[in-house]
Amino acid sequence: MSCFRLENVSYRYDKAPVLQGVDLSLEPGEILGLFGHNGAGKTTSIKLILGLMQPTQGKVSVLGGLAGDPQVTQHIGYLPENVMFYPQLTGREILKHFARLKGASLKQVPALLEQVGLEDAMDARTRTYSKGMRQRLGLAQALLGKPRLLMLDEPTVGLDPVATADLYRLLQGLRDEGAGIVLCSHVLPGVEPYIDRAAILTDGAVKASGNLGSLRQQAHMPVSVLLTPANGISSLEKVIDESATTGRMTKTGQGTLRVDVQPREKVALLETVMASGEVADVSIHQPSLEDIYVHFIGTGGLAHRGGR
Ligand SMILES: Nc1ncnc2c1ncn2[C@@H]1O[C@H](COP(=O)(O)OP(=O)(O)OP(=O)(O)O)[C@@H](O)[C@H]1O
Repeated sequence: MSCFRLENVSYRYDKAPVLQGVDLSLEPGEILGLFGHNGAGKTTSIKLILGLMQPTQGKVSVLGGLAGDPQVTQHIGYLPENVMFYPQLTGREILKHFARLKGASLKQVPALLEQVGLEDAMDARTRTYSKGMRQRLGLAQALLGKPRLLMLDEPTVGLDPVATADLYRLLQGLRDEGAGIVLCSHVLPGVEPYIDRAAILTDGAVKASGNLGSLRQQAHMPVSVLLTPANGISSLEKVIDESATTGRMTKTGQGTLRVDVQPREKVALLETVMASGEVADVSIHQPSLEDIYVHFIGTGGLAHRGGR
C-alpha cells in the first residue's frame, strides 16, 4: 500500500491554477525529496495529502484511504514550514499537549525529546528556545505516535550543519523501519546522500522525478572530466582536439583542463587521453542534485517569485 498517491491532481486557489496534472507517489521505506522554487506548489501538495483541501481535479489517496479521514490522519506526522509554540509552556508540556490531541501515548514524550536533542531543555519555557530548538521540538511533535507517513516542510531551517546531519540520519532510521518520508526543501546542499528519490516541481507540475541516476539520464547533462597534464597543457589540448570527442574543453585556471562530455563519450575520451601519456591525474564530476535542479528549474531565480 502506497503512503500516498496523487493521480492527475490539479488545484486552483480562486482563479489561479497552482497544481496541474500532478502524478506523484511515495512508498513505505522511501525518502522522497520534493524540491521546487518559491510558489512551485510544494506546500499545496502537502495540504492536499493532509486532506486540508480537496483537489479541483484528480485523486489523492493516502495510506490506502482518503486524505483527511481521521483514521488515516492519525498515522501522519507533519512538520509545517513555520513552527510556533505557546511561549509560556515548556517543551515537555507542549509535546504532551500534542500527544493528547493526536491520541498518542504520553510515555514517549521524554524519549522523543531526547531523540531530537532537547533532553537538557525539555523543562525550559519555549520562549527561551533558539530557532533551531523550536525546529527540533516541531520535529518531535511530527514524530509522535510513530507515523507511517512523515511530511517535513523545510525541516532543516534553523538547524546547524551537525543538527542537520543528525536529522537526516534520524530520518534514515525511520525510513529503514518502514516509514515513508517527504522532505520539502529549497536547501539542496547535503541532502543528496539521504534521499532515495527526488521530484522537481516547477510552476505546479512535476518536471522530473526519480533517483539521482535516473534524473541525470533525464537531464542529459554532461559529465566533467578534469585532466591534469603530465607534460604541458598545450600537448594535452592537442590530444583532445584530435580525439573523436564532441565535448567542450576549457582551461580551469589551475593548470588543468576540463572537458564536458556526454556520458556515452566519457570512456572513449578517457581511453584516448590515458593512451597518449599526456595525463598525470584525472577526476570525474557527475552533475550534482543542485546542478540537476538548476537544469530543470532554469536559472530564473527571482523570476519565480511565488505568485503568478
Ligand atoms: N491561500 C492562498 N490563496 C491564494 N493563493 C495561494 C494561497 N496559498 C498559496 N497560494 C499560491 O499558490 C502557489 C503555490 O504556493 P505553495 O505555498 O504551494 O508553494 P511552495 O512551493 O510551498 O512555495 P515556498 O517554497 O515559497 O513555500 C503560489 O503561487 C502561491 O502564491
